[in-house]
Amino acid sequence: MEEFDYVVAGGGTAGCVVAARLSEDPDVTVCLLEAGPSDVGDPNVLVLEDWMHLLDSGYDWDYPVEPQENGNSFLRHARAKVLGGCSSHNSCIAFHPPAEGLDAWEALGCTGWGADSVLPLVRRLEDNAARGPHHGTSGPVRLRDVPPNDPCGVALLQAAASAGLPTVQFNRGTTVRNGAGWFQINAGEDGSRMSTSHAYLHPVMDSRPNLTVRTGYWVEKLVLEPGADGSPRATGVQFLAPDGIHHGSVRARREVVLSAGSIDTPKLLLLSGVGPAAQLKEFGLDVLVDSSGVGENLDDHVEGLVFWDALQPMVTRSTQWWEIGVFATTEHAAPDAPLPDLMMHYGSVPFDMNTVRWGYPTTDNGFCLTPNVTQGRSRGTVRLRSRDFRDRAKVDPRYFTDPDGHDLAVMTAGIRLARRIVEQAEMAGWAGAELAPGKDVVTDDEIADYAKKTHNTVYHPSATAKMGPASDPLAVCDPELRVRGVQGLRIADGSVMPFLPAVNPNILTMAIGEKCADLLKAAG
Ligand SMILES: Cc1cc2nc3c(=O)[nH]c(=O)nc-3n(C[C@H](O)[C@H](O)[C@H](O)COP(=O)(O)OP(=O)(O)OC[C@H]3O[C@@H](n4cnc5c(N)ncnc54)[C@H](O)[C@@H]3O)c2cc1C
Repeated sequence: MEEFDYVVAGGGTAGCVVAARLSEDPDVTVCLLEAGPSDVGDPNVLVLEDWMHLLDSGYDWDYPVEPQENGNSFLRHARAKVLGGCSSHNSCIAFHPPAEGLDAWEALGCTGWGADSVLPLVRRLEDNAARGPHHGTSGPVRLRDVPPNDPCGVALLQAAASAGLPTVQFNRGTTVRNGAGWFQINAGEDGSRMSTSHAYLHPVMDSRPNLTVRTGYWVEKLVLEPGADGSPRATGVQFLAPDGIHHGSVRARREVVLSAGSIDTPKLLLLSGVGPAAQLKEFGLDVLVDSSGVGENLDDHVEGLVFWDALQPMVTRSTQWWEIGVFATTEHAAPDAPLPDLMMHYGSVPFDMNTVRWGYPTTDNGFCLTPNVTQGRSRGTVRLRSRDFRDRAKVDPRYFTDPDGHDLAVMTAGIRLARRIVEQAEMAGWAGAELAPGKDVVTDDEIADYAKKTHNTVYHPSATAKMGPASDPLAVCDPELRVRGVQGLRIADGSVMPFLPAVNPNILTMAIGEKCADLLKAAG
């Protein structure tokens, strides 16, 4: 059987970072296994402007959600199936994680994950066109400000300012609680996405004999064997080969890193016998580690929509069509809350995939604001559908189920705020009819009903194998990303977050990859 020092299962956002960083040492061998295809030279993936074509395409695992008690049961979670993972099919909105959120992680017992530890990793990974003490300029991932080329977007920012949300620049060292601005994106000046595969792996894949990147390899389970003290040790992974017929394994001399993302990482743990004992037994799986947090605590940014017909022609080219962000702190947040509780994206495109089925009108020439709840309190689950690795996991985000109704209240405030911005005089030349929810939806109850049936996700599922202190029974990993109860196994992806940052999490997920590589190098 082939043997490497490290085996990385899942060549996604964090997995590519881990593999690239570990293989910087020519004496260390690394094998990265990714179920999807390579993105090398593939314009479908690399041309950022076309990213929306990737939703529901062959590059997407495309997970349905379980029927939602209070939410949109038609929603589907896009998850990339391609080298680079979701960094290869997302919209490349690039946020430094807010310092206050990282410090809250540390306060929960995630030692080494405070702002002082993580923000230097962000500076290490970026080559930011903005200059200043908060920016790195020699990392692999290019970040730059979106140019203000969309006249409707320019008007929208003026309108937001009139509505009390001043124009700001993001990633400048302070957390924006109330303000709006053009995003930073992780993309080259030529419009190519700076996914982790493109930024970290492509430059070294052909020149490092110690780095083996295998695409089309679908990991079925971890290989866990009794270690020296009898407790399980991860010694490799078992996979289905690209021919879809043959099965094989690779061995890890030192450690296995699980980087399959927040849906497939808990699924692979469960299939390998690590998870809540009752669930494993239900599927006839041996219980190697009774770990009650595997697949629990699913956190996401739930997203609503206000959609207008445009009175003038909208732009026909864009960096990625969602170029502006608005942050606000609503009446539902504590007066001294360090983080905004509401964020919205401005899209210069029609976005009707959750409204048409309910009969709302649509247009080819429109724009939208999509409020999301940045610190949602509802928590969902990822569970096995069967013991067959080919069956999709059951993803149940349980949107809008928090007992105090916080998430729905913030969403309702967000829809009202979106309307208030677009009512300002600066948008008079752009805003035609409100297509969804429309002028007849007025009361809190009417807005909430609309939001529950038509909401989307910002596609940020996270925290399903969270790290935390030993005192937390749901903490699957310790703060060094080691899976409790299993030797030689770490997790590096969005599943380890204790909760989501109040911003889009892709850059933070890259930093998780950087941190995992540091921890592995230090462990030797
Ligand atoms: C449509 C979309 C738009 C988004 N836009 C943004 C944005 O603009 N900005 C932002 O900050 N965030 C954005 N996000 C979120 C962000 O991209 C993700 O949170 C982040 O990339 C997740 O990284 P990860 O390493 O946890 O998992 P992933 O990047 O999903 O990596 C997991 C990898 O593991 C592979 N894999 C899974 N199972 C197996 C298996 N059994 N065997 C082998 N390989 C396997 C997958 O194919 C994938 O490549 C977006 C997400 C989506 C889906």
